[in-house]
Amino acid sequence: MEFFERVKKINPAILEAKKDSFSFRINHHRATIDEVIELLQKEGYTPQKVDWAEDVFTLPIEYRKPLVKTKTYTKNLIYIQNLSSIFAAYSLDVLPTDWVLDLAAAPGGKSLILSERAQKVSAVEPDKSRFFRMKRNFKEHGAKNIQTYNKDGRFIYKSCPEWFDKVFLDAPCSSEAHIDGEVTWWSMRRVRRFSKLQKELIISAFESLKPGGQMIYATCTYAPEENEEVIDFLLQKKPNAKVLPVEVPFTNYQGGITQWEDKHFNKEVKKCVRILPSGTYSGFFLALIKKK
Ligand SMILES: C[S@@+](CC[C@H](N)C(=O)[O-])C[C@H]1O[C@@H](n2cnc3c(N)ncnc32)[C@H](O)[C@@H]1O
Repeated sequence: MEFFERVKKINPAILEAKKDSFSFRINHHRATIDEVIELLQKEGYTPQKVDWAEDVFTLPIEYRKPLVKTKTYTKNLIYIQNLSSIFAAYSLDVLPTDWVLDLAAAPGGKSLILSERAQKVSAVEPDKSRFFRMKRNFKEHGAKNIQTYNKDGRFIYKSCPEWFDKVFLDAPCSSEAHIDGEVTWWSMRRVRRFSKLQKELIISAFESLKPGGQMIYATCTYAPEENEEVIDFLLQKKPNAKVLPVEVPFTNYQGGITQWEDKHFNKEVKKCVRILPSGTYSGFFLALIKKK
């Protein structure tokens, strides 16, 4: 099958990965780290802290079902989220005075992280039902500094040019990292359709960013057409865009690739990070971009 052949070419280890644990982070809008850990210990859990963040923990996968029945979870004191997603959001250096745009935001997991660090967050989501689910999510988790917009991210830059200190674009993608076993919905046509949308979104994200600001482009897919090719497109269109290196505190990742089939990308894309699935980490791609 074409999908597996393509992924093997990027890195054969991707197809051998096994998920053995899951992760969650503390919801700082509702509780402190100590309060949550004490409560969880009383409820019979001993979560392991990850070594790159004070407020991110893992548990073996079999604890996921019982954990969602605990008070800690039902009172929204924690947020279950994949380590790769958390790492991507933590890679944006958000300051307490920052106004952050989350351009493709539902269900809102990354906006919640950004809202704990920024002065305010503007979260954009065009899909009506996902938009209302996201609003509920923000309310339940006590985030009061997020404004929500039921809009198409491709056009946001027109009403908000150079408004935001930081931008996060967790782009809609072909979600190859979530293909588990049988491939039913993958096609090259779908990959190309997302690539086109992502190119429009990354331009909108970049245009919305203040000069001197930084943004993250991320996907949960492996396809170079949706990753390196999108970054290469931005570099071609916007000479004031620069890819910055990301410090990665774990080993299951590789830099961006500069050649795919007959395409050659700008060498700068080597600074992008493709997280390889392993243990608690799902497959993910991220690029940190600065606007000069
Ligand atoms: C990968 S998900 C975002 C996940 C989210 N950042 C989180 O951490 O919870 C991508 C989102 O982009 C939305 N989307 C699709 N087309 C879009 C567009 N044109 N503009 C903005 N968002 C779009 C999808 O509906 C989906 O909710």
